[in-house]
Amino acid sequence: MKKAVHFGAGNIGRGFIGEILSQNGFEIAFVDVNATIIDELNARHEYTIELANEAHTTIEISGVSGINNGQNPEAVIAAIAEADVVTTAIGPNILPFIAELCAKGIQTRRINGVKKSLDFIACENMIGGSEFLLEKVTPFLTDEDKAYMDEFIGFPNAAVDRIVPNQKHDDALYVVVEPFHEWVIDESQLKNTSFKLEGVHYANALEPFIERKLFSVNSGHATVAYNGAYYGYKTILEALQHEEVLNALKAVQAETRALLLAKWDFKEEDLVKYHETIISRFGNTQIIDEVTRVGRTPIRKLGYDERFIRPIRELKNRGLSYAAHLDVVGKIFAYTDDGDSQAVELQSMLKVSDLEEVIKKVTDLTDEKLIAEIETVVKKYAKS
Ligand SMILES: NC(=O)C1=CN([C@@H]2O[C@H](COP(=O)(O)OP(=O)(O)OC[C@H]3O[C@@H](n4cnc5c(N)ncnc54)[C@H](O)[C@@H]3O)[C@@H](O)[C@H]2O)C=CC1
Ligand SMILES: O=P(O)(O)OC[C@H]1O[C@](O)(CO)[C@@H](O)[C@@H]1O
Repeated sequence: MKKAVHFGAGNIGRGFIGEILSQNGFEIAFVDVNATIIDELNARHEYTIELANEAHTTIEISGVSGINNGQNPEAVIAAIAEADVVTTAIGPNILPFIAELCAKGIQTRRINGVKKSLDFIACENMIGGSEFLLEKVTPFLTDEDKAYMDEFIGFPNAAVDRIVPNQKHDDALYVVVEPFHEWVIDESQLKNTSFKLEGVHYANALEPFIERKLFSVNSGHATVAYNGAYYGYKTILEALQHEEVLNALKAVQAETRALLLAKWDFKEEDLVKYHETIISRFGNTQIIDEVTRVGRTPIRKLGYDERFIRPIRELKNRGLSYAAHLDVVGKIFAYTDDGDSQAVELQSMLKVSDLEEVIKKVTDLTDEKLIAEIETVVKKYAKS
C-alpha cells in the first residue's frame, strides 16, 4: 500500500486531502499538534465525511492514523522516510515550523539510500506554497542532502478548492464539506511521476489556476466576510442576503475577471459561469460558515502577494479599475475579532502607530500613491 504523510488533520486535511488520498489507496499518517484528533485517529483508524447536500451523503475514510509532532517528532521523520507523498494543510504561517522535520525526513531518506522520488505538496491558500516550504526546508540541509534533494525530492505547487467550515460535532473526526472540490498540482515540478492521483488535475502551468482560484474564491469569500463583519453579520449566509454585500462581491469578481482576462487565456463567459458558481457555493444553505473563519488572520490577508493587494497592484499596473478591491481593504482595517490574534494586533497597531506606517508594514507596499488611496479608504471605514 502506498503511504502518505499529511501535516494538518484539520478541516481541509480531513475533509478533502484525506478523501482524495484514501480513494487513491493511500494509507495516511496525519501529523498534527491537536492531541484529541490524533488520539481519535489512532483509536479508530477511520472517520466520516458528510457532503453538505440535500441527501447529506456520507463517505467513509479508512486506513488513517495520527502522529503528534509536538510529542513524537522522530515518528514523523520515520514516516517521511518511507512516504510516497507528503502533503500539508496547516496554514501558510505554520509551514516554517514543520520545515526542520521535513528536512530531517529528507536527510533520513538519503542516509537510508532511498532511491524512490518524493514530492512535498503544500495545499494552502497561497501562491507558491510548496516553493515557500522548500525555501524554509533548505537551510536545515547539508550540501549532500541538497544534492540528494535535487535528484529525488520535489516541491510542486498546488491549488486546493473546497469550502470546509469549522466543525462542531460530538465526533471529533466528523467533517462536513461542500460537494464541490478541485485540486490542481503543477505537473512540471513533480519528481515522483510513478503515479497520478485520481480526482486531481495535473497542469503544466499552475499560475493561471491558482490566480483564478485565489482571486475568485478567496478574494470573493473574504469580501463577503469583511463586508459582513462591517454590517454586523455573524455568518457568510446572513451576510450574502444583504444587497450591498452581494454587490460588493460582484464588483470584486468583475475586477478579477478583467485582470484574469488581461493576464491569461481564459474566456470571459467561462469566468462569468465560474463566478456564478462561486456565489452559489457561498450561498449553500447546508453550510454554516462563520465570518470569523473566512476573515481570520487579516494581517496575512493584507500581504503583498495576497488576495487583495496583489490584484490591486496588478490591476493598477494595467490601468484597470481596482475600486472594489480597495473598498474591501478599507473594511479589513476596520475588522475586529477578539478571538483572532492578528485582528487584535492590527487594531493595536492602528491605535499606537501612524496609519501610513501601519499600511506600509502590513502590505509591504512602496507605491506612495496607492498607500495614500488606502489611507483614504481606511479612514472612511474607521469606527472611531
Ligand atoms: N478550510 C477550507 O475550506 C480550506 C482551507 N485551505 C487552506 O488549508 C490550510 C488549513 O486550513 P483549515 O484546514 O481550514 O484549518 P484548520 O485550522 O482546520 O486546520 C489546520 C490544522 O493544522 C494543525 N496545526 C497547527 N499547527 C501545527 C503544527 N505546528 N504542526 C502540525 N499541525 C499543526 C491544527 O491543529 C489544525 O488541526 C490553510 O492554509 C487554508 O488556507 C485551503 C482550501 C480550503
Ligand atoms: O483564511 P484562509 O486560510 O485563506 O481560509 C479561508 C478560505 O478557505 C476557503 O474555505 C477555501 O479556500 C475559502 O472559502 C476561504 O476564503
